[in-house]
Amino acid sequence: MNCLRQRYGGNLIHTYAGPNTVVINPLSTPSMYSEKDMAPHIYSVAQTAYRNLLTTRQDQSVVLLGKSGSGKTTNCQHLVQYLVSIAGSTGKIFSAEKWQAVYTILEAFGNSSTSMNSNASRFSHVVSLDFDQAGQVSSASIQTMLLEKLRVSRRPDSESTFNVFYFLLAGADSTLRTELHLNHLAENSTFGILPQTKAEDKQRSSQQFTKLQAAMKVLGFSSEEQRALWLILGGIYHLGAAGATKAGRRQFARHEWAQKAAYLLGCTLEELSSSIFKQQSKGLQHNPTSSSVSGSKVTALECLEAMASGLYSELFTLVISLINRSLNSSQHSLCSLLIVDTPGFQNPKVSQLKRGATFEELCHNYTQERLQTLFHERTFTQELDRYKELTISQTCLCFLGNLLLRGDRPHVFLLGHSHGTDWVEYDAQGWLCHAKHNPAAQNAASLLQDSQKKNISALFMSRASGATVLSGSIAGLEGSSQLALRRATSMRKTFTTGVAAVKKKSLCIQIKLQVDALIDMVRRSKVHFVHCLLPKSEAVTGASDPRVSHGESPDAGLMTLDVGLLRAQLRGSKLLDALRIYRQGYPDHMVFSEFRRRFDVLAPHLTKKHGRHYIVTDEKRVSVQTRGDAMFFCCFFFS
Ligand SMILES: Nc1ncnc2c1ncn2[C@@H]1O[C@H](COP(=O)(O)OP(=O)(O)OP(=O)(O)O)[C@@H](O)[C@H]1O
Repeated sequence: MNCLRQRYGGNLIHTYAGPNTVVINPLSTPSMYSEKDMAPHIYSVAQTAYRNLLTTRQDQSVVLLGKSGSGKTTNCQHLVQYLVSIAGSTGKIFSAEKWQAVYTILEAFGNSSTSMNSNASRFSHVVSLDFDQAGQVSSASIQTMLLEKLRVSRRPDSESTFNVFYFLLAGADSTLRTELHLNHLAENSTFGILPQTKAEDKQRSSQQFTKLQAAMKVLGFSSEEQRALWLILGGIYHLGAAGATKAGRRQFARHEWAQKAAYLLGCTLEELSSSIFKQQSKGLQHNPTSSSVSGSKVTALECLEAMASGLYSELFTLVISLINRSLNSSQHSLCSLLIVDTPGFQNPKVSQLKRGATFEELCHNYTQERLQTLFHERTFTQELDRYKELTISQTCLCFLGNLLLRGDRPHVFLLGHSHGTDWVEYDAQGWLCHAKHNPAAQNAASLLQDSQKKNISALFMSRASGATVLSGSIAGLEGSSQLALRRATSMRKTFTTGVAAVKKKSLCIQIKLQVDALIDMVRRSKVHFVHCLLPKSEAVTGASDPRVSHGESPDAGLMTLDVGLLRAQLRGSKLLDALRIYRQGYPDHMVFSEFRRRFDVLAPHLTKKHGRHYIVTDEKRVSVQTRGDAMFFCCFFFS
């Protein structure tokens, strides 16, 4: 704690904790990203992973852990930028400008303002960089999952929808405005998508819209493709303005707005209305098991929300596909480096809110928990097993599991995340209804494929094969390179085996499978963990303007650190236990075959002498003689 406080006070936000790296959000814009070889630094994490990749030819991953607003996405961007700049790319197909453009687009379509972070990621993503024999990036792609698509129509009070809606409403020029029928905006929106009121917010959003258009150009989105995206966003906006009846027959509340939505999406009002309210999946009309059975219980508003989230999910998948089109190449690659960034731990209490946490927040917390479990597996379980083999004495480490408590009100329960250091109160009211399968969400895809607007239908027809999206949840599986195909196959396998094959339609199983697929992908690689920490809760509540308080004087950060909050995060991450265990054994080690591969060039006569005895099939049974020679290698190497 003392070490972290001292360093933070001295503007040193990075600290090593054994093989792991800790980064405390500086809440300012430090000028430490101009140098290339600072340690400890986020760049040195990238350097280590890259060096390991080159020397072992094994896949590497960097996993970022921490609370919402602690700086995961910012560090992820620094990692990618650094790797691309040091490794270079085959034929110079990747540039820093391209990656900047990727993040501009991802932040527009996948981020929004929440109670914990004014620009919070609302989806999980993996950046996959594939490297060739020479260590250059030969292909790249992004896989996304767990998009919080319902946010487009419903979210907690005081939170906003996806950034891109505000950018479009503020930044569209007069031609686009007329085309999207945005000259007269609705006074009400069932989805709460309303233009910003403050002039400075509007100006910022308008600038962001220009930046977004420029980014799309950099990544080769054609003007027709961009137009298709704006039409769908416009359609969703007008659906919100149309609203739905509260009682009686399920239908639109304001038909004139629904008419505009239908026009923008390229269908008739009747087609739109039946896709939303009829409660039958298109193409399944004759199927007696179609979900119309539960239709009577579903409200018109739920149907409308399902359509809006279905449309947004399709749109998001398309955007990822277009991004990957400009990053992918079929050049031969040997191994990959994955960078995993997911929304951080959410707890409304940290932002001093009275409401309980939502189902979507539970999903993000679940993903963080699973990544933390991976950290434990790698840091404790595997290490302790190794220590046992080496007969190194260990102090017993006891871990608490997650704790679940029933709340004092109906529908409320408490979960003690991060080993009981972060208690989150969940309000489960309406969750069952929300988890119900609604055919309107599925109909969104067919509505776009059958659109009369050629630019929309062309884009979605070519993606109808399902090659780019898995069960409507994991996007970005395209790519013809061997490594891209391997990734896609591994993810598909998760969705088609065991209970997955049977219960694929259940929302909760879907979420679990997406996280399973993410963890499976990472598990095969050597993982490097970066723990991002929040320095104080005002950073998320916005009670003060934290961005100016740190760095003014060397002591300013030291004074303003919230020690209790930092201590809870350290305890929750088990970093101190990890350090203790790290000190008990041999922290840096390599298996014999790897050792030999790297160093036998120093003593080729030994390789000759032992011949095939040097091919070790069981690492634990390396002969005494061979071990002796290994010692010889060591002496030779270090002398
Ligand atoms: N190393 C850093 N340098 C400068 N600013 C930072 C750094 N880390 C975080 N920040 C600032 O902190 C804020 C939150 O960071 P970021 O969005 O990366 O958090 P996050 O952990 O990804 O949050 P979420 O999980 O909600 O997506 C941003 O405004 C960002 O500019």
